[in-house]
Amino acid sequence: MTNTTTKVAVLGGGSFGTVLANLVAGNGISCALWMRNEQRAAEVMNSRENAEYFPGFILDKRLNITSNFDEAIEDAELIIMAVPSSAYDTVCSQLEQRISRNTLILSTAKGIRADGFRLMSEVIQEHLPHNPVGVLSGPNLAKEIADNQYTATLVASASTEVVEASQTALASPTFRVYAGDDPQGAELAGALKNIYAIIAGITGSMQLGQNTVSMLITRSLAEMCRLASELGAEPMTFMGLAGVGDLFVTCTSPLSRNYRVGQALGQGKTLEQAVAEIGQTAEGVATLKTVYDKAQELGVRMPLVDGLYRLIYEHVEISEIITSLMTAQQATDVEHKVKGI
Ligand SMILES: NC(=O)C1=CN([C@@H]2O[C@H](COP(=O)(O)OP(=O)(O)OC[C@H]3O[C@@H](n4cnc5c(N)ncnc54)[C@H](OP(=O)(O)O)[C@@H]3O)[C@@H](O)[C@H]2O)C=CC1
Ligand SMILES: O=C(CO)COP(=O)(O)O
Repeated sequence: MTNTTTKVAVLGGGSFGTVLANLVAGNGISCALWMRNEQRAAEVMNSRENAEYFPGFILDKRLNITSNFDEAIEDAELIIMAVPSSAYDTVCSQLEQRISRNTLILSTAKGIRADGFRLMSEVIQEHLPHNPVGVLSGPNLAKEIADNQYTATLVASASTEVVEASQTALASPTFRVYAGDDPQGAELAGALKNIYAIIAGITGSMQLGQNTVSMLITRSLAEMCRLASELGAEPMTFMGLAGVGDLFVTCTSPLSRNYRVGQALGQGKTLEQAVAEIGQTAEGVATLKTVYDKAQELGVRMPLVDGLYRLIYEHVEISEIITSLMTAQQATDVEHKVKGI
């Protein structure tokens, strides 16, 4: 698929799937948005509005919304995965035997499967080993994309075809798609930043100063790079849209669901209450435990991850965690530095 794209399927009709599918349809490319719930798909198709996720956002009239999986993926040259990471195995297994080896797949979920620390592109390849796969990641609050705020994203893939097809399908005068060649870094960055967005939400609810916010964001970046480079990703990826770009937006905007989970925790709510209150996907909650375990296994120093883990799972007081973070023995050498930053 190049400049003559004929059909795209977007799987998952939540916040992100809805805005991405609308971008594709807005480019005059045939696009089907698959939603699992038959009644809701019919309602959205008829009303041209996904009232549960985006009340008031009128969808392009050319967008086809369906709960029929086979109809959605039929003849699609590019399939955009927009379900949460917890649903990837289920949805990818539905694609097995149904699509050709040439069908391009673009992954947009920002999570990591705990079993085997599997990135979403790895889950896709387990089910569809022959299909070219790419990863979309960047500072992409769905609501702002829907509002046509100027936005940029990164599509990283070993396949030029996937990058080109994604650019053709998604790029618009308000949505710019950059190309990247480190899908592992882009994917890790997108998943890891959700943990720090939760921490930022907690600090947001405590009305701490801008020095604190800045310290948090930059030290988060250092932690993310440390783990990612240990896992083989390219640290410089973290200097771009998928890294510092996405970290910044999710650590500063209440439009981020992960940030809002943090705000609720900071107001004294339990994790269960916080998650229930948001009612949408907040990947950082599951990613925290997965990353904590991985860091322990690899011996990677991640004090902010440790702090959030102690707060949520060991019920340590936040004041105690802050004190221990601020007074921890300081390194006098540069062993914790990551080459490139
Ligand atoms: N929203 C955003 O701003 C951005 C989100 N992302 C990432 O995109 C991914 C999806 O998030 P988002 O759209 O925001 O999440 P939402 O919670 O808004 O929506 C999730 C969607 O996935 C559907 N879904 C859940 N489980 C399944 C399943 N087993 N089979 C089929 N459909 C399923 C839900 O269906 P139902 O409505 O029936 O429950 C819903 O339509 C996440 O990994 C997120 O990190 C990335 C960038 C930006
Ligand atoms: O990833 C996002 C923006 O880039 C969306 O963040 P949340 O999943 O926290 O809403």
